[in-house]
Amino acid sequence: MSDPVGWVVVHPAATVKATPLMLRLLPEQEVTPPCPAPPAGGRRRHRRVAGGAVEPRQLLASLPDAVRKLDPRVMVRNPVMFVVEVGSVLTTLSAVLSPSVFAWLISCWLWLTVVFANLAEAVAEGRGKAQAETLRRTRSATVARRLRSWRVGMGRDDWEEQRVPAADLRPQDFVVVEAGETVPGDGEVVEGVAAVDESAVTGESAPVIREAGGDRSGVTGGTTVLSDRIVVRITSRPGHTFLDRMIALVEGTTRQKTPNELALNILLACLTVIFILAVVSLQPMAGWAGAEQSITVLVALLVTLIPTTIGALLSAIGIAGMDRLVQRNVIALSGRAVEAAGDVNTLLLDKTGTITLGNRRADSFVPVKGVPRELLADAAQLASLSDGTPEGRSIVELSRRQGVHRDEADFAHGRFVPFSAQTRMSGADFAHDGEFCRIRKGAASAVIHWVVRRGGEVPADARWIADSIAAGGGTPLLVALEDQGGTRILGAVHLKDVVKPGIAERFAELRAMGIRTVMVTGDNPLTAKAVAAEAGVDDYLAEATPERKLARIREEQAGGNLVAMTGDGTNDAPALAQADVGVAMNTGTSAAKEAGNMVDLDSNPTKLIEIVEAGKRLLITRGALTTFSICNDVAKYFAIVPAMFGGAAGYEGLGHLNVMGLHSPSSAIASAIVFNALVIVALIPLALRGVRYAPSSAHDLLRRNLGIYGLGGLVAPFLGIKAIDLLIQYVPGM
Ligand SMILES: Nc1ncnc2c1ncn2[C@@H]1O[C@H](COP(=O)(O)OP(=O)(O)OP(=O)(O)O)[C@@H](O)[C@H]1O
Ligand SMILES: [K+]
Ligand SMILES: [Mg+2]
Repeated sequence: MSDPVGWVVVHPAATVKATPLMLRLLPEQEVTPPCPAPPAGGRRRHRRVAGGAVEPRQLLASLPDAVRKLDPRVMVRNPVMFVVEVGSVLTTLSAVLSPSVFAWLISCWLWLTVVFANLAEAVAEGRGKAQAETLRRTRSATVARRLRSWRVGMGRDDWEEQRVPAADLRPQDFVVVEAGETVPGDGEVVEGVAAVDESAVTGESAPVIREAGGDRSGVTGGTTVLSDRIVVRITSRPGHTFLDRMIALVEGTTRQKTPNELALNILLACLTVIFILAVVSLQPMAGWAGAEQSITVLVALLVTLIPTTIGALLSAIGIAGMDRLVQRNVIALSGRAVEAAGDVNTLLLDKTGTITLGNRRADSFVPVKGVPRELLADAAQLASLSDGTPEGRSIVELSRRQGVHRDEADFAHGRFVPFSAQTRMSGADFAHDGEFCRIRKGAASAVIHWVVRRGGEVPADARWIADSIAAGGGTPLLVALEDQGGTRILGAVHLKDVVKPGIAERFAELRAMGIRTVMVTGDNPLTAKAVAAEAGVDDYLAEATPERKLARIREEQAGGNLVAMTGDGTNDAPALAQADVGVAMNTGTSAAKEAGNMVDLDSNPTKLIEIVEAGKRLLITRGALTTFSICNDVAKYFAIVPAMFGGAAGYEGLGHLNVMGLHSPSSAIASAIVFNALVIVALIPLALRGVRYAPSSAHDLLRRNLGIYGLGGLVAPFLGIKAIDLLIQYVPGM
């Protein structure tokens, strides 16, 4: 056995095995960046029709669904429209009992009002249905190759393979997937590396690399393996896969009202109750004046006064908000997160895999003075033989290229020390001539601490080497050896990663939106500083363990900030769960994807720009249409009450207020009801498309909205009702 440096152990009975796959070299593998340069306008998905315009065909197609929603058990969830439905029943009964053109006209239009409201929701939901269909087909029966009693590092012949339907897979099952096969469920690659076509889920046709050990280990059921062979540990329960959740989401079946929406609903319900009381108490007064009103007139008056416009459109606005994100390839798992996104002012991002491509690879070995490069390469390789992380594999690869060849036979009676984000080190302990040897590699501060604690010394140039690698934006891993000769640092491995292209410009855009960006990384402060400068973030936090990432978010939140976090690693999961908006990269680990409340299928860290815009658009649209609705109803009161009571004895004064010169009391009331119904249909496109958001101060936005939607809401009824009245007066009996 070749032993260039004289300390290596050769023992036959290996307790730590490196599998052929783990050791397999990945010679200069072309890795498709998970995030190509994010183009300014965002990409269009082939799978999606661009949102926005509502075609009349869509309205017609959703009509049956709208009628189905008339079921009172469904309607009762929307108090305002439920009152209208009850009113429709009352006026219909009254029209049956004492028929008149007026009574039938009113009851028909009241029913139409309810149907139009349902139509808004049905159209919003209908847009997701086609997409859900495509996803369902993707999910269709796949046969899984399940491995029985399998462990990482087993030889290929040591397990039994069974073919089972994908639907039978349970968490913790292991399955093997080879080139050309469909991944049967969501999970984590535990062995191997493969190119995966995720277009079925993401709509993006460029293949992506999925590999064991690192932060790119997550795979999604329904995607296709294009090359090689991977072993996947299943993480999802049957019926709860990512595809299942996506289907439920685009269909709107799991959508829950957000707290904001609930609050608005309560406000609308209160307004409705107030108007019911007002209208009911009107009757005795009217009776006293000898102008007793029919049930039809009272119901009609009530419906024009209660906030039907926003009541009808509220749910469609919420669905459309989620849908807008789906169109941008973001799967929002909670509506609350979408709303929170509209107010986010701090964005935390992790570095590796989010700001950088995450394909951190060993570039060179830099030994300290007096240590031969081969010794460093040899030690680094031995410490990495069983290190399944991309960093570990790339070290094995680099040292092989430099002529160091160890295999499992060289590594006996040993214990592999896996990498963890807490220790920021990995390595191996093994026996050598009856004596113990340890090798560690890892973050400079962690390795130096380890060496000092074990009584070793740190050569002066070790720190210097680490710092100069870090200052250039690289990640230094110091390698230390402990044997008979003591504990000492041999040198450093220079890991290189690349900042995703185009990211600095996008961060500048975030700054313009008033959002501060903070990079949080497990890496050392010098590397963090260099990468932070290159990426153009406002602030950074280095040497962050999962706990410190979490603590940083809590601090920001305690300071009154609404925080978004984007990350991909298992070490990001706690922070993703704590953030108000937690966006997991689709390339990331399943822990990250479980923890966040959004998944970005494009794994583009600057997607937050679009997420924030979508959130703001949702909030602004809801605000604008609420303003419009309430102003509208107030105006209707002044438009029709004079016309209604102008004829009553003693109320002639009111007749003078009939400034609009409406034809007759009944045509005034009918016109108001028709107008009230048509406004809903007219606003469906706006509710779905959303009110455009242009970056500006909250004050400007408010003024603009009050100007357009408040004033518009006040004026529209006068024009609309007058126009309708001009037509309706020709209806006989008006
Ligand atoms: N396989 C490994 N063996 C030993 N040390 C490693 C290994 N991988 C990473 N390290 C060291 O541990 C540090 C922390 O890693 P961690 O994954 O927590 O953060 P990171 O990936 O550098 O940054 P981020 O949190 O932005 O993803 C790294 O900066 C590196 O110095
Ligand atoms: K109304
Ligand atoms: Mg990481």
